[in-house]
Amino acid sequence: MTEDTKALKIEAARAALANVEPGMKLGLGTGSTSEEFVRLLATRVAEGLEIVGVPTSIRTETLCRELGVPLTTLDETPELDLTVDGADEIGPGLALVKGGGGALLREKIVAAASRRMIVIADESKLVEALGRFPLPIEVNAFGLRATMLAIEAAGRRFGLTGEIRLRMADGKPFVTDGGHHIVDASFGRIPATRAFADELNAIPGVVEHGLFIGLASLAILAGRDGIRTIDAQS
Ligand SMILES: O=C[C@H](O)[C@H](O)[C@H](O)COP(=O)(O)O
Repeated sequence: MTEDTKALKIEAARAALANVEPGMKLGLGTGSTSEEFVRLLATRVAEGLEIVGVPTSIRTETLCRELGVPLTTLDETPELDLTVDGADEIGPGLALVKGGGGALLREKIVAAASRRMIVIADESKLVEALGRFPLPIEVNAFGLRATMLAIEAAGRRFGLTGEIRLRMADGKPFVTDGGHHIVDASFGRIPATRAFADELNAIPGVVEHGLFIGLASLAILAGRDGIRTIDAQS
């Protein structure tokens, strides 16, 4: 990541912080952009802002503990006011691709439990159609090959082809916080996003996928010309 990109992520995170009010219950996303948000939030907490957060990954939880951001769990606090999270792609209607960092399952559960989700990113994440970024799909380890074949077949029914690859880390299959694996599907442009999301959900070995549809209400994008916001309704 260049210094410029990092600076843009910080600007997007700073703009999102303006939406945080005292007493809020927050969902805290995962990834390099969310990390900037957590860092800025921690500064406000140190100054006296009272909030409580639900982290979407062990990585975010660890950072929050290091920085002194008060945490709760979704079991203790099942209804949240606002989730702030990054994305790998932001498409029309604020449909997102997420999961590049492997946190998509907890991220989706937390976003769905929130009244609002604000997605923060540098402007390079904005796309005309989702699919340039390989779609992360979280799968159960049991029957992995059969699930990958079923994903491939689902893709074909939608005219989507391309490599479907098991994500690796240190020579072994990557393991999510939930104990599952991730398959990255390089389908390219995904036109019927909602229908394809339903198709993936119908595969038994698919735990969750990285298509986030109808969850984000606002995008805050930072670019060289400043901050741009996109409302899901617009
Ligand atoms: O699993 C990871 C998350 O979905 C991230 O929000 C996404 O990958 C974007 O991460 P970053 O802000 O590092 O680009």
